[in-house]
Amino acid sequence: VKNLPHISRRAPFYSSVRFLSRVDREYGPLTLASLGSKSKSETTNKKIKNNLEQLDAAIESYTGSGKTLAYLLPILSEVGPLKKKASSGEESVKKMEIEAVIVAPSRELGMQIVREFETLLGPVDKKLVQQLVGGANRSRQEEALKKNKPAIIVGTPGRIAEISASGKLRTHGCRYLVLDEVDQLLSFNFWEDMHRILEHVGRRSGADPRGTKSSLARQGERQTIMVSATVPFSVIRAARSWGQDPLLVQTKRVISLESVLPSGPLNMSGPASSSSSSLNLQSQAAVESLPPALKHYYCVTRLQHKVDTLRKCVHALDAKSVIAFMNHTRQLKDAVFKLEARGMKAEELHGDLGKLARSTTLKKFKSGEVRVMVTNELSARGLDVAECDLVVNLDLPTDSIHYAHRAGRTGRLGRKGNVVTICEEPEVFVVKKLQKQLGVTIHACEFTEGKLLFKEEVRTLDRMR
Ligand SMILES: Nc1ncnc2c1ncn2[C@@H]1O[C@H](COP(=O)(O)OP(=O)(O)OP(=O)(O)O)[C@@H](O)[C@H]1O
Repeated sequence: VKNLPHISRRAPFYSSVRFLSRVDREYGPLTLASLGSKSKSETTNKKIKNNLEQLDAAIESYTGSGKTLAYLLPILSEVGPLKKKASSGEESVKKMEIEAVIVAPSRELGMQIVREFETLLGPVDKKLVQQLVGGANRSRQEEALKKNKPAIIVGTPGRIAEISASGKLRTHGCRYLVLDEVDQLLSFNFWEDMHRILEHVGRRSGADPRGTKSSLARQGERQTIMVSATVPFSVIRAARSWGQDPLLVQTKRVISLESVLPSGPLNMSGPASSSSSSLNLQSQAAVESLPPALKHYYCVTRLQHKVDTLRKCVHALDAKSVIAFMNHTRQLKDAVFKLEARGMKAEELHGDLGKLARSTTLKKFKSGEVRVMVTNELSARGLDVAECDLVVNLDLPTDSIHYAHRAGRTGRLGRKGNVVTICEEPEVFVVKKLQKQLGVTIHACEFTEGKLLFKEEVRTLDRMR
């Protein structure tokens, strides 16, 4: 970290990742007890002390708190040029081709992670990382794999599984498997590809029941790290089945999954179920998933006035960089057209666009050339645009988890941010429900005379007139 000046020790999630990281060895290993866990079982503490670097973990911390670096730094400290000489003599073991596989649900997120790696590695070592994202030329990716022999690959489930199935990706000796936005990766769409990845990347650490492992055997093991701002029960269940004594690592505490969850039957034969109990636990997963500095509002309007309300909202809050979410692709174009017609620079971003259009829009948005990016769920996960100061829900998100990920595109890394949900009168009860599930206050507001006014203020104004 001393050699990485742009990395701050004060970032919200930094403190709790120390235990996973050899980079921070100087602090010494942390234990469950020192992290304030309720579970202080002697055995678990001992295990944690002894196996810091080998533990499987689900990392859950609110959006924009720095979860990417939380897994990226420890991995680089083991496989990249930051690697410290191991004192155990295991250096002599043959270097494996691919040592870390990072899976992300969208091409945009995959590329963003690659860029973070490249920034840390610098121009000389950046070939240590290769992206295997969908939408890009597959044979070129395969050639690069052969030529560059990367130590780390970052990709989307479909492309990784595809190249793996063709025999051109050898990951059996892989030591780290990271599932970023794990709850989304467990969704039905990705299940087949994820199944292949989980089967073919390294060997899961739970595979050796005897617990006595030679250094060679240990090399063949895989540490599975699952990451999301929302870790619902489906993930907890999966984590328990994939890993050995997996931990749930949160900003302020570390919990052994085994000790805090009821042991139910494991269902690894299919995708995450959506039974009613899972749904309840899903809404629990949304609590504490949002950065505390975010401000939340909702504004009631008619369907045909939504885009105009969005425009008023952008002006009232003097927002410079806005992400507006809608649920249906075909309506995005219309919203963009209306905003542009009123002189507000806007563009659409969704999966139906070609890869070039997608990256051009994103580039323009990041550079500030586009003020409002109208998009769908594609941009809700992981997208990191520091300047984004306003998120607007032009359509209601499907549930509190979706709300959390959308809202989390603003207010990143301790910055200020506003989230405004523009809805129709009959939808207000959904907003109230979201408010309860998320544990935040969503204030009723209106945009009057270029200002955001709380509903009560509007009433007072009306009475005075
Ligand atoms: N310790 C740090 N010092 C400086 N910058 C940091 C630090 N940790 C994270 N960042 C920066 O903060 C931003 C947010 O981090 P990141 O994208 O990892 O958040 P996240 O927790 O994964 O969010 P999400 O849940 O939305 O994916 C990134 O631009 C990242 O580079």
